[in-house]
Parts: sequence; C-alpha cells; structure tokens
Amino acid sequence: MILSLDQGTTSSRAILFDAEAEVISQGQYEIRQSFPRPGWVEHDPEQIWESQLAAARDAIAASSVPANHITAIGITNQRETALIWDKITGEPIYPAIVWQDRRTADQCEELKSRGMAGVIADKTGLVIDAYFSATKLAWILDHVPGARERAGKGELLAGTIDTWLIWKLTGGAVHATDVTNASRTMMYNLHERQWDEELMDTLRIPPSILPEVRMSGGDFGVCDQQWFGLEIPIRSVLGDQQAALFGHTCLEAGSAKNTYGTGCFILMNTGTEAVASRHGLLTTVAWGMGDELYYALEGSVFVAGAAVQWLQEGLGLIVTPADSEEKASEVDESEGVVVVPAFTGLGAPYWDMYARGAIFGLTRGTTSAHLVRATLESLAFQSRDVIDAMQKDAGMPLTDLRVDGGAVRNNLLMQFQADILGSEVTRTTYAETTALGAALLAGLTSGVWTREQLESFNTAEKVFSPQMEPEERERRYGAWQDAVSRTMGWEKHEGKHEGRL
Ligand SMILES: Nc1ncnc2c1ncn2[C@@H]1O[C@H](COP(=O)(O)OP(=O)(O)O)[C@@H](O)[C@H]1O
Ligand SMILES: O=P(O)(O)OC[C@H](O)CO
Repeated sequence: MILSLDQGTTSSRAILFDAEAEVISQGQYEIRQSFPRPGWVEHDPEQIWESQLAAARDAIAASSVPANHITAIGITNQRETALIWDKITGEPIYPAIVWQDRRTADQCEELKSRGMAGVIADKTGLVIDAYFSATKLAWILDHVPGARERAGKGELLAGTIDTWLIWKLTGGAVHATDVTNASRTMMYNLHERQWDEELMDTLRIPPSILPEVRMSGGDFGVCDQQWFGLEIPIRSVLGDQQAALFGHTCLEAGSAKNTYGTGCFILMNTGTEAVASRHGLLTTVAWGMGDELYYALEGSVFVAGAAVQWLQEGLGLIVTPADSEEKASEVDESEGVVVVPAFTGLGAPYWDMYARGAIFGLTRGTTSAHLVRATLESLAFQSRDVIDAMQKDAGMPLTDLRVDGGAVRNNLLMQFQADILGSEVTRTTYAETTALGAALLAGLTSGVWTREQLESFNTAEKVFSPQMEPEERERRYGAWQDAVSRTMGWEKHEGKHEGRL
C-alpha cells in the first residue's frame, strides 16, 4: 500500500492506495484562508500540518489494513507557497504566504526594471512574478523583526509546503525539497541543477536557510514513529500540477494534461530537455527520477471554471455549474457569440493585465443558452491558445490531451475541446489524479510497480474525438482570436474617445 498526502490550497487530503493503485480509503480537512489585506493570502502552517496529519491518520483508520502494510508515503503540494520557521522550536515566524498573494508585486517590478527578466528566464525558466516563492521569503525576512539577523546566525529554516511537511514528518531530521518545488522558487538553476548563487544574492535569500534539493522520486527519510506508530519511508515529493501530469501517466514527451478547475493548469512533458518558451510559457521541472530531470512547459488560464461560476453567481443564468451543460445544449451552436472572460486580464500566451472581459456577436436572437454555450467554449479556446504555444515552443505535436478537474464532467465542453484542438481528449477513470501521481511515483521509487505497469493504472474512461471539419475549426478559432485582440488593453482605453463627437 502507498499513502499519498495531497496538501492543496483549499484542503489537506490523504489517500491510501492498494497494489493495483485502487483507492482503499481517504481523509480530508479544509484549510482556512486568511486575507489580511487586499491582495494578501495566508495559511496557518500549523493548521496545514495538523490537518495533513489528521487526514493521514483518518485514511489509515478507515482502512482495515494495519499501518505496517504501507510501503511508502508520497507527498504532493500546492506549489510556491512559502514559509520560514525556527530550527530549534519548529515554530513558524510568520504565516505561510500563499501562491496567490500579490504583496511582492512591487519588488518584482523593481527586479524587472533592473533588467533581471532575461537572467531569471534563462536560469530558472520562469517570468518574474510575485507568484513564485523567492520574493515571499525575502518579504518575511524583511518584515519579521530580527529575522535577517536570526537567519544569519543559522537559526531559521525556509521552505515550500513539501519541505515543511517532510520536516514535520521526519521529526526535524530532514530539511529537503524536490526538484519540481525548487523549480518554482525563482532561485533554482535548471541547468546547473542547484540553487543559483547570483539569484540568491540578488533576491537577498541567505543560502543557509534553503533546503537541500533532491530528486522527486527519491529518499526523503522516514516518518517519525510517533505519527503512525511506526517508521514509514517518504519516497516521492512533487508539486501538485506535476503530480497530476504523472498521475495521468503523461510520461512521454509530447503528452499533456489540462486540469479544469477555477483556472486551467496545462502542462506538456518535453522530455529530458528544458525547452525555453518564446510565447510566455514557463519552463518547469516535471519530475526528477534516477539521475535524470524531465521537464515540462506550463501555461495557466486564469479564468476557466470561474467563468462558469460567473454565469451562476454574476448573471444568474444557471443554478449550479453542472446546469451549464443542459443550458448550452438548448442551442446547437453559439451562433457567432464569443465570450472572452478576461476578468483579471489575460495570461499565457497574451500576458495582458489590461485586457478585460467582453461579449461579441450579440444579435436580437441571442439567448441565455448562447451566452452559456459561448462561455463554456471560452475554456476550450483559452486552452487551445496555451496548447498551440506549447506545440510551437516544444517543436512537437500534442499526442493526446488528458484531462481532470471539476469541469471535465461537462461532456459538451470536452467534445468542443477535442473539436477546437483537432486532437483527442481523454478523460481518465480516476478523478484524484494529483494524489495518484504522488502515489505512483512513490510506488515506482520503492519497487512496488514497474514503469510499464504504471500505464495500466489511470486508463481512459471516455475519449472525445474531433468531429468538427478543419475549416470550421479554424473559422471558429479565428473568430476567437479576433475577439481576444479587441479586449486587449481595454483598461487603459477608458476615455480615449472623449470629446470626439
Ligand atoms: N459540470 C460542470 N461544467 C462546467 N464547469 C463546472 C462543472 N462542474 C464544476 N465546474 C467548475 O469547475 C470548478 C471547480 O472545479 P475544481 O476542480 O473543484 O476546482 P478548484 O480545485 O480550482 O477549486 C468551478 O469553477 C466550477 O464552476
Ligand atoms: O492547490 P491547487 O490545486 O489550487 O494548486 C495550486 C498550484 O500548485 C499553484 O501553482
């Protein structure tokens, strides 16, 4: 059996898998979100730990099998979220600053104005943004009284959520992270495979507080026996989006997954080569196994399922997100209506923070069904934008898109995704792909499964094949791109025509 710990933004989950990678039991606790100021998002590190431990204990208790049958633990986590704690007492010196937190945006602007964008992209594969961990750690060191001095004396330890959980589980014996989490900090040099001295210096992060970086499929020590009554080895650690890629067994270059939640997280495996993006995508580590690093290109869509929530809460056109499928099915097509849900600007590949949402093509015949349908289609169009950019950057075609997340239950959306991509979309049998990915890697590392066996674990539940004619596909996609171009820069556009008439 493998125990998978999935520490996400909104909950801590634990799932116990048997030797066939079937779920035996699980436990789950919500995570409190704290928003102390506009743009700030924090989590309580003690609650993260306690909820994760409780979820793990619940999963074990709910199974009828004794804990000594657990071969290994795999950890997967919300990425970028960072914290600092006291090496001796184990007490965090400040709450964990969550990936969504924007408080260090000004520092990031300053780094850009100092011309650091090229260096950071070359070394880390990332764009300069408050999303990543480094500026969050620097903020804690700058704002907690005495923190820099204590860090200088070697009294403090820093880490992402994986590092915090490993340190807690091992009773303070192991201060380590894995290559995927390291690759989200903006300090990890992808080419040298180590923390980058120049970047640590520029970002003012003392090297002594950083964890050792290990392979994702590796040895992260053993859990102290006080937690589960016996020692259990930790044999995989990887960020949650990478774990989902692994859980979909996207193990070959060219394979990709899309998670349709509030936003969309799209990752494409590019093999053992770190591909630099020319289209605003991130280069990130997919996982490290043996001596090899495998890389991925990553692109995010900010507003995906959130647009469906807008139909529900903002416009009142549907009662639940699931209703969107029935409502959209009332019409055969969106009849020229295009919804661009650029509510918070546009992410990859456009990167326009001044874009704003718009609806195009309205006629007297437009109904709520057209609006709902066009909104669902916007998830697929935005995903194609990212996937097209990936294919260009990677110089390889998408082989198949594997999907998970709340919105994949929507068959109409999945069919449209296949139509607009012109490639198959595979919905797999198992919804908890993230937890499964961490379990599969832990099982592989500890010899429970072979690489060949993994392919048989998360098989297709339904494959959506493209049915749209290629001319129609490109006509529809062309209309989308035209619509997007008209939303760009909207926020700056206000008042431009004043006084003209
Ligand atoms: N049947 C559906 N059709 C379209 N969207 C859906 C459907 N079910 C859920 N959603 C959307 O999926 C999102 C929830 O998915 P989930 O994977 O739980 O998200 P997250 O992990 O980001 O909270 C919501 O934004 C919701 O609007
Ligand atoms: O916890 P999730 O599923 O919202 O994922 C968060 C991502 O890892 C942030 O990069």
